[in-house]
Parts: sequence; C-alpha cells; structure tokens
Amino acid sequence: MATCDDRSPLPVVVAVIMDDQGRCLITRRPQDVHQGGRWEFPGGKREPGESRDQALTRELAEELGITPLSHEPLICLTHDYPDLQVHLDVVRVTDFQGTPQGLEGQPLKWVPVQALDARNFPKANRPIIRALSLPDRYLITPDHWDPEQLRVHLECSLGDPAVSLVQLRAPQLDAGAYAALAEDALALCRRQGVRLMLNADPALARDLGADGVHLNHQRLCDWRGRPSGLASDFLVAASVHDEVSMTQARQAGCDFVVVSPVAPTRTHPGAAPLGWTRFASLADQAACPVYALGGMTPEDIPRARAHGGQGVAGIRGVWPACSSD
Ligand SMILES: Nc1nc2c([nH]c(=O)n2[C@@H]2O[C@H](COP(=O)(O)OP(=O)(O)OP(=O)(O)O)[C@@H](O)[C@H]2O)c(=O)[nH]1
Ligand SMILES: [Mg+2]
Repeated sequence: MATCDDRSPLPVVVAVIMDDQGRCLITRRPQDVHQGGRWEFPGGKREPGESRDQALTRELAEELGITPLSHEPLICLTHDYPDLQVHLDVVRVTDFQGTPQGLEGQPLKWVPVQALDARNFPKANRPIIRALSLPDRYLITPDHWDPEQLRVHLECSLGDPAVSLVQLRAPQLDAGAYAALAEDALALCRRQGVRLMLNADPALARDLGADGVHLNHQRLCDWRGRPSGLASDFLVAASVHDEVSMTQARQAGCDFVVVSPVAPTRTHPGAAPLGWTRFASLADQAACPVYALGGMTPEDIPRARAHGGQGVAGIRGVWPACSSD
C-alpha cells in the first residue's frame, strides 16, 4: 500500500474513523494548540523512524483508546499554514477494536459524512472532506455519442449506484446544441441524485444550475477565480497532464482533478502514457482528490487508490453496459 513520501514538512497521520452507519468521528482541538478550538480528525505527528501505520496505531491508542483493525489510504496532502507546513497522510479506518473515548479530555462526536462542514476544521482539511464526499469513479461522456445516444445512456446508467458523478463532454456540439443537451441531462441527473459537471463555460454551468464545471486545458489557463453567484458546494474540476497544469489547478483552488493519460487509450494511441509512478507523483503534488484517466476500468480503482488517487475516470471503460450498446 502506498504511503506519502518523507519530506521536510511536519509529517502527520490523520484517521477518518467510520462506523457502520456512514458516520465519522471528529474531536475538538484544545484552545491553546495549533489550530486550537477547531474540530479535527484524530491523529498526530509521526515520530522519527515511525511508519505511518505505527504512528496511526500509537495515536489512536493515546487519544482514543482504540486499535485500528483495517484501514485504507484516503488522500495525502501538503498544506502551508502561515506558521507551519504540514504533510497529512490521511487514512480511512473501516474497522477498529474498543470504544473511542476522549483520553486527552477532548470532546468527540460522530457525524454523518454529508454533514461535515469544512469551515469548522483547519484549512488543510478541505480536501479531506471533499475526498469523503466524492465517489471512486467519474464518468465522462464519449464524444462519438450523438445527443440521442447520450440521453439513452444517461437514462440507463443513472440507476446504477456506482454512478453518482458525471461530466457532460461534447466538444462536437455547437454552443446552442450543447446547452440544450445540458438542460436535459441536468433534469435526468437531478431525478437520480447524480451530480453533473459541465465541460463548458463556467458561466453556463452556473446559469443552468449544474453541480459544477470541468475546466479543460484552455479554460484552466483562462480561469480567473470563481465567477460571482456560485453556490458554495459548486464543484470546480480540471484536466491535468503534467506538473505545470497541476500547479495551475492548485492555484485555481480546484475541488478535484483528472490526470491523464495514465495508460494507453484507444482514442489516443500515439500519446505517451504517464504510468502509475508519474500519476502518484502528480497526485502527491495535488491539493485535492485526483482521478486517473486513460485506459481505465473499474478494476483499476484499487490501483488508483494505492497510488494516492481518489479512483478512476473513464470515457469508455467506466460506463455500465446498456442494452443499446
Ligand atoms: N490530528 C489532526 N491534525 C491536523 C488535522 N488538520 C490539520 O491541519 N492538522 C495539523 O496537524 C498537526 C499535528 O497534529 P496534532 O496536534 O494532532 O499532533 P499530536 O497529536 O502529535 O499532538 P501533541 O504534539 O500534543 O502530541 C497540527 O499542526 C494540526 O493543526 C486533523 O484533521 N487532525
Ligand atoms: Mg493529535
């Protein structure tokens, strides 16, 4: 299982401890410490020579009196506070022994993941909360589907519980046809509680009430901050291919990014794939959850997660099969 690289920022292990009702455990930091008074996920500094998992076990014993039995990587990130740089290696603990108690006198509570409000946490926690709210796959519409095929595929896929985040990408359509299709697609997605990202002008995504905008290379270059009037939960995502575009996505404050091409694809046979090592290095530089795109299928999700990713994005291999295929 991948862990974050050792580096000079303060290394911290953070545990998102889940119960079987989909709630996670949060505790309040004492007033007199760094980020005092804010809610946090349990955890703490890794001691010299300690592995991530050793630090996890020690911190959860010291702070809560529990033993983690199984966990998986969630996200790694570096954050610059004015007074300190931290590197958070965040894991999701899915099973543990014991009953959590605030052994250092800290208040604790169980909260449904959807109710987590990043404003009550240290700034570095925003991507952690975002990672908890995003699925392990991001479906992108193929550009060879005409609008009718697209509607049929959306209708047949939206009942699948694995489908909860979709990007409407249709560069073959002119602006009017795209906007008409987007309105229909939004109505379909809303009915099923699926979030729809428009690969379009951010103002169009806002005006149509989409769940977010997906910035292609040009729109990421042109991005000058969130347009006014956006809902606070409106998602901004971007396509990233290298270190330069990852830096742009960081500066744009993206909620998540898609890194491609990770593996060879049928659509771009000539493009040199990044491979998993380079994907992991780019994911480590991100300040948000990262999906792997290019030759991906749902079977690649564990590999993407082991390399610091949120999951996979797909144009072909990630859509459920439909009877019209
Ligand atoms: N545990 C934890 N630390 C966090 C979170 N978010 C975040 O920015 N941090 C930062 O990570 C750093 C280390 O956390 P910590 O204070 O829990 O360390 P610790 O348990 O070893 O404390 P100690 O020094 O009292 O033994 C702090 O600067 C803290 O502000 C979070 O969600 N959980
Ligand atoms: Mg701590």
